[in-house]
Amino acid sequence: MARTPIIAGNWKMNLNHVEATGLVQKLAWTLADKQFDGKKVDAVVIPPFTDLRTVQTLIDGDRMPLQLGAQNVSQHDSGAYTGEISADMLAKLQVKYVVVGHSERREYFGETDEVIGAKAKKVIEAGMTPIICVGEGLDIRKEGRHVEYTLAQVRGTLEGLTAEQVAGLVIAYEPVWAIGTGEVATPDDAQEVCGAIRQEVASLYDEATAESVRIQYGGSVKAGSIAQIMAQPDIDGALVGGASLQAEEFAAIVRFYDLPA
Ligand SMILES: O=C(CO)COP(=O)(O)O
Repeated sequence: MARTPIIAGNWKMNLNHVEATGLVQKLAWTLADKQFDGKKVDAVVIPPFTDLRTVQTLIDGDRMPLQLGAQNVSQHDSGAYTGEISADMLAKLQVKYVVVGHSERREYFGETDEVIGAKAKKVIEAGMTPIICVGEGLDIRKEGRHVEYTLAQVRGTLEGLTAEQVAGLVIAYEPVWAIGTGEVATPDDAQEVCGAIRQEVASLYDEATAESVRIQYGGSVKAGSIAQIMAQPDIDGALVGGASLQAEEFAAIVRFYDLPA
C-alpha cells in the first residue's frame, strides 16, 4: 500500500494562542482556495502546548483539512512531575502526532535515545503517532559517519517497539547542520540517509514494516526545495520549522505535488 505523504509544521517556541488563531485561519483559507481537502497528504500543525486547545477547537469547528501535533510529551503517565504533560492529556485534545527526540531537545534538555524511546511508547499506547527525530551534527557529517550515527539513533529509539508499532510511526531525519541555517541537504544527501533508515527497519523487523513506516526529511525546507525532496523514493514527507510560520509558504509546501520538481 502506498504511504500517505505527511507534511508537518513544527512551530517550536513561537506564537501565542492568539497569534496561532491568525496563522491557522490564514492557512486554512489558503488551502481552501487551492481545493486542498487533506485526503492526498496528511497536513499537520505542531504548535506549543499552550496553543493546542485553541487550534484544536478551530480545526474541529471549521472542519479544517489539518491535523494536530504536539512538540513533546512526558515519558511518565501522571504524578509528581512538575511542568510535564502526559500522552493522555494530549490524546484528549485530539492530538494525532507527537514529536519526540527533536535535536533541540536532545541538545538543550539532554534527552537520550532511551528517554525518546520511552516517550514514543507512551505516545503509541495513548493511540497517537510519534514522529521520532534522528540526525547528525556537522562534525559527524564532516567525518563521513552520518549514516552509522543516525542508524544508531534509530536502533536506540526503536528498541522494545514491535513491528506493528514501528509500521505505524513516522521517523524524521533532520541533519542538525541543516536546521534553521538555510543549508538544505541536497535531495541525494537526504535520500542516502532516509534510504538507509528504511533498510535498517527492514533488517531490524521485516520488509513489510520497512515499506509501511513513513520517513520525513527536515532542515530548512521551503516551497522552492520541497518538490525535489519529495521526488526521492524513501522520503514520505517533511518536518518544517521556520517556513511553517508563514501561511502561504507552508500551504505551498503541503501542496508540493503542484510544484515543479
Ligand atoms: O527543526 C526543524 C523542524 O523540526 C527544521 O527547522 P527549519 O525548517 O527552520 O530548518
